[in-house]
Amino acid sequence: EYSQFCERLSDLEIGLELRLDLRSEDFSELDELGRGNGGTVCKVLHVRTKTVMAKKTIHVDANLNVRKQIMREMQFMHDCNSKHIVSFYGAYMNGGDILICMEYMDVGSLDKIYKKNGPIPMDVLKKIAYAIVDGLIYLYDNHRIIHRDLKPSNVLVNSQGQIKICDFGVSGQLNKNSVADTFVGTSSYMSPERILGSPYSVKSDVWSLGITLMELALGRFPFPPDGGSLAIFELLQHIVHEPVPTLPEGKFPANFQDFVSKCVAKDVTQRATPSELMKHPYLVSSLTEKVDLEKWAQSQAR
Ligand SMILES: CC1(C)CNC(=O)c2sc(Nc3ccc(I)cc3F)c(C(=O)N[C@@H]3CCCNC3)c2C1
Repeated sequence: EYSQFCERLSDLEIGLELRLDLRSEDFSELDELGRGNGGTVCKVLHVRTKTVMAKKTIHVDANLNVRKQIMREMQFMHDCNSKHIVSFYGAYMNGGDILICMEYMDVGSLDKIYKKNGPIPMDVLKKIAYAIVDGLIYLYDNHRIIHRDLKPSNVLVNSQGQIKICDFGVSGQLNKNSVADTFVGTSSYMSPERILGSPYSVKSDVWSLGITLMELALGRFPFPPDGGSLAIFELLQHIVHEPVPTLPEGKFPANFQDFVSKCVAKDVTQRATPSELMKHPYLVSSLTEKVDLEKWAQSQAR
């Protein structure tokens, strides 16, 4: 009886130890990975546990109470455990910043990969589509989390060939308080109804998924059709008023074309849910296709 109690206690201690209480001084900086709008990401070593991590800084203009609430909400990420979600190690506050420590994905993001090596091969892209839909279903079904910011730069790859999503909107407070950087930058993955001010729904993520897959297949952002570039305001107008983007006829497999058309349906009622997408022949066929993702990922390395 007593020995069982001691065993249980030591398990609890290990669990708590893994919920590292992170502080800036525990890290040594190895490399800067990216300076995005709204945040920077560094490759760091957590010295005590000898764990390489990616540490993201998000500047939050909010009072202490709101920042404490964000920290409480961030703790839910410890419960996000899926092979298609980047692992979360912990978060801490430093002045007006929130620092998020996560699994280091050593090959990098899909936007960097396609911009360096060209369009993603169709067999690999099918596995990527499966991973993203599986990750979205996991976040929504288990944690009621809508990603809100799905795009190629938020889908990461490591040298084991694993594909995982990150930067999902876990904190309601942070969703409200963070300067929506979606209006910054040159592309927008926002759905038409979202641009018109409707609240996010899981189907907003499906629109972003469709645009993301088209971009990875084409090797360029799919708006405007003629490949020109629009200023952000013109782009948002285009997304709302112009026909949805389409892939050039005959250049892509029919089931991929059909899958993407069910993602970028303007009418939300016509747009598929992530669970419906999982039943689409395009993703069902992904389960039986063998693709050496490890070999592909290692050939894409920085
Ligand atoms: C999505 C967000 C605006 C709202 N809610 C938010 O709660 C979050 S959370 C979160 N990050 C995050 C999420 C999960 C993991 I695992 C690792 C992460 F870094 C982020 C985050 O990074 N956002 C980036 C900031 C730079 C520009 N692109 C969006 C956010 C912010």
